[in-house]
Amino acid sequence: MADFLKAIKFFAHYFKRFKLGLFLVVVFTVLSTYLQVKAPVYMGNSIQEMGNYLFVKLNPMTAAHANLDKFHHALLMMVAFVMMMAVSMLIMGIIQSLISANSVNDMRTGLFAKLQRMTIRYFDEHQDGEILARFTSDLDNIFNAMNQAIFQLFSQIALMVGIIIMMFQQNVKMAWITMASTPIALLIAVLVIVQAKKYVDLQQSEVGHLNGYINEQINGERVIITNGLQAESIAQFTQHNDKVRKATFKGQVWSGILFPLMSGMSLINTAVVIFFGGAMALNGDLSRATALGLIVMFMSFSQQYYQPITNITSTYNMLQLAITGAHRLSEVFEQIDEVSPTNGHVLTGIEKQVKLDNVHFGYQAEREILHGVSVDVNKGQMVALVGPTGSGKTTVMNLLNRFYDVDAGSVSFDGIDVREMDLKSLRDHVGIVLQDSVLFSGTIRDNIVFGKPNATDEEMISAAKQANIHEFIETLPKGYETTVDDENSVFSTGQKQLLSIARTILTNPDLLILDEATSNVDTVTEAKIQKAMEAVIQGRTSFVIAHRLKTILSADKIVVLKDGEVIEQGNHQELLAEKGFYAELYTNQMVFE
Ligand SMILES: Nc1ncnc2c1ncn2[C@@H]1O[C@H](COP(=O)(O)OP(=O)(O)OP(=O)(O)O)[C@@H](O)[C@H]1O
Repeated sequence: MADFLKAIKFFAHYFKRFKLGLFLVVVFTVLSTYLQVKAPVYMGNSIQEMGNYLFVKLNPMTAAHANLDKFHHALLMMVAFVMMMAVSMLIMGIIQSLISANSVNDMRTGLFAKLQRMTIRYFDEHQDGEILARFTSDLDNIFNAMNQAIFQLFSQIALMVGIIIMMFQQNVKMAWITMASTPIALLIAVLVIVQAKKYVDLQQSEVGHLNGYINEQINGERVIITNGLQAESIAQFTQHNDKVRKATFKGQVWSGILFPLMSGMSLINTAVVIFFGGAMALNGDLSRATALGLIVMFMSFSQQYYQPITNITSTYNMLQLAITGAHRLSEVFEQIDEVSPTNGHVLTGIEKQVKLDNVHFGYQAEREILHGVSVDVNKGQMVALVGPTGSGKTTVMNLLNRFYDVDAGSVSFDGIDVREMDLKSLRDHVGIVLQDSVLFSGTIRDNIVFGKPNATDEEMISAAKQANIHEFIETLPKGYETTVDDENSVFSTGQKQLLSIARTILTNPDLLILDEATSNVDTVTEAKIQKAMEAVIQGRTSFVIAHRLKTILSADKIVVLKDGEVIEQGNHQELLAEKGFYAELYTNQMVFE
């Protein structure tokens, strides 16, 4: 029920913009319903008039007075009503399609814009596939339901009400006879829907597991190939896939059963209507022509009467999927946005120092990761963060750029807490080179000028030269115009990081955060990265997460983190002299290199 209410709120929000369209849909729904339920009346009337005509015509006494005027009139009215109904439904269909396409478009745009406003926490806590599914299956389900079920739900309910009213207007007894089987039909519909829902829910959850498995296997393909585990991977896939097949089969059988069942019920009902109509004619309750007309009219009513029940029940799955989709999209929209303080301090540069003061932080409330970390760096100096894996180096970096907020203590630039700073100005002055550098689709040029689209060619090339990647780019046939997803120019991790360094150099940040690439870097590229890092760090306030201690020998300060605490601080010589954790780490690394 909560899902349902949330879905109503969600759709109401997106339909708000289409008030006129919705008003027209209501008008045309009422109109086409009226036309649809009135057409059988004229059908009945034309049969009745034909009957009357035949009785008069076949009687020699009255044959001369027989004429077909009334029959023609009734027939004409029937054709006119059916044609008007078709036109009205066509117009309604067009308006509905316009509303569906535009509102789904609004949802997609809104969703994407929402993602851009969201905190890093959301992206850290959700898998890419899960986020992507909001744009694909959830929006598709909503669109399909809007096109084929949501509007239809209203028009079908209107049709049912219209038919009931019309039937009682025409003949109360026949109306009760037509409706007598309703409780049985509803009971069957509810029973089938309950079963169908059970398996459709199961199908959705099994598809979720299957997608999760595929996602994981694609990400881990390297490990699978390395360990020769392809057969095992396929075997597990087959198990997941088989569960999906079974649930899909049962779901389809149960939801597919409804249509033939309801069609059968409708036919039986028509037979009952003919039987009772015939009985009324034979009993002499009604004239034969009237009874004949009534039978034809109620045959049509009977078929129409079952149409809404059949349509609503057979689109129930679609509605259910749309409700789930709306619920899942609402969940995204309810996520908190990244907040920038109103009238926050606009950072224009670093004058003195960047400081972490007694910072306590945990990603989850119950698990603190940093326990009172204090680090400061003076303008133009370089601080290196070292420590074992999981010690909290990346976490410190996340706090400097305000990806997350501290639980206690503070992060400040020239004494101003980052929480009081205008977020955009903070991010404008902080440059980050991530360990796993990201390249966006487009050319090498696009990727380097990403943060400064109006950069001149000279600026771009100068950045690439400082990042030690210019020579490599020149060896490519298309140089800076090479597209990064070109299969002939697959970039190594090191080359990607060099491009990323060039991108950062171009934005000329006041504070640089650099997470050194550790994996897949050959010694030549490693030397290039080191030179590029030196160039970018030169005279710039920087935090470097170093994995190779060689890189940071010249750092102004080395901060050793262990289990979320600073255990040593000083320059290389001082730390070696301390003969502590750093000295041991350094000696061990030098032995291996
Ligand atoms: N998004 C997150 N949500 C929850 N816990 C996290 C998250 N990111 C990191 N952690 C946890 O925080 C701790 C510190 O991780 P962090 O990435 O800062 O370490 P690190 O020193 O940078 O490690 P590495 O050298 O392996 O990159 C780890 O125990 C990790 O499990």
